[in-house]
Amino acid sequence: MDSCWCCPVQELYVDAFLHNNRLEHMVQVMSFHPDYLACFLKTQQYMLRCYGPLPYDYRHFIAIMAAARHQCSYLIGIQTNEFLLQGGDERWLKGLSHIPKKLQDLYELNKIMAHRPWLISRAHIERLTQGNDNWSIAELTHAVVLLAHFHSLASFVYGCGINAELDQSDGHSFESPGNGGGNSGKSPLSRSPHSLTGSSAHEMEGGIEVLMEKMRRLTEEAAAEEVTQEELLKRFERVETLSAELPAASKQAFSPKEDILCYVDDAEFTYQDFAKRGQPTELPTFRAQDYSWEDHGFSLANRLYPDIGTYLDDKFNTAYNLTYFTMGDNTDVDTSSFRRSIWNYIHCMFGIRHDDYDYCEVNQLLERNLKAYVKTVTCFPERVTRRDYDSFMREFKHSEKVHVNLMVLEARMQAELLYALRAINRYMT
Ligand SMILES: CC(C)C[C@H](N)C(=O)O
Repeated sequence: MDSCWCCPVQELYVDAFLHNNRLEHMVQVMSFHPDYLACFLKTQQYMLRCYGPLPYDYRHFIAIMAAARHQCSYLIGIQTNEFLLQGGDERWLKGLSHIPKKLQDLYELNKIMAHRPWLISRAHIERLTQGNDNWSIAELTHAVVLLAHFHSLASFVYGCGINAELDQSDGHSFESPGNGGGNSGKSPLSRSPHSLTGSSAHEMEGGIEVLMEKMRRLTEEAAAEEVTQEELLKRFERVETLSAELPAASKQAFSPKEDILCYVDDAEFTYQDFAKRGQPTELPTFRAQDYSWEDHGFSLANRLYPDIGTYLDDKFNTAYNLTYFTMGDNTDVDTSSFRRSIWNYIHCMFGIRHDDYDYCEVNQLLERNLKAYVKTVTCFPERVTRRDYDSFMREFKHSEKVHVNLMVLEARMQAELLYALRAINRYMT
């Protein structure tokens, strides 16, 4: 990798090693972006090993349950180790029917948050928090943060094609004949090519020059054009209808493997396209202005689980604002419109609308391959292939592709949390 071995990264590596007893591949990949990595490590350390109302074995088991929604054996493996190190009961690892009822009850929320968070209602929160030996609101907030963290982290792991750690079962193996690539041949990115987009003509869209020109033009036009609220709403609704149609998945290819199956219930419950959810006139839009992270989510999270709001806020802001003013080999570029369109596109897939934003920009700045990739990583991470990774933003550097994945991780996590926290808030008021 081309990041330099200077102090900040080295110090972060030492910290990560001391916390995790290993330097995970995922941490190494994140180190392309040291400012982000610093926030990530602090936050994860806090929610898993420091202050919080949930016992440690619960925290790691919730992580396992969350990662299993996307069949992410990489994260399941790491979290299983941690679970056992914390003295977790080995019987729980036999699967969902062997865990305490309290954790079983959380499964429905896990499932909905992972795939269709817009369905979370105050009734879900009520069911979990009432009765004997049930969830306290503080515990539930901790759980919700863990769930969102591990769902989104699974997106990152698949999106970057992170290989298994050497001590995991797929981690150290010989290359199979004819597989000349540098990884174990087991990682999702190295799976047989299954193209998102099919024709190679699409793969050649634009290029950096064209994209930069579009960004320049949009800035000029935006200054000149006055757009009404109704028109902005229409443009938002159009993003999804114009959005990348992903090919239907074959059931077999994506049904959970044997060792993961025990942590999965209702595997067929997956993401559903926003545009197909109801009548176009009554799309269940979530207006970011009505319940935003900055004005609502942040303070509620902090109140129910002290300091987590601050950690998350730092991490969201770092990911959202991260820039090196580069695009491939070009320097001094203002990339904010491009990055904003990626972030808002991710929110859009969850029905979250920022009503001061012109969604026209999403369709203009994000080429089809990029949209299809971002959509797959966000909604169906287990389906990403090496070919998908190679064919989006072809002229960009690996560090920039990882940068896009960080945005997916954070925007997705924020979207899940917004829905969950809004439901908690509704229950409490
Ligand atoms: C995702 C990338 C295009 C981001 C870009 N390299 C920047 O520094 O802002």
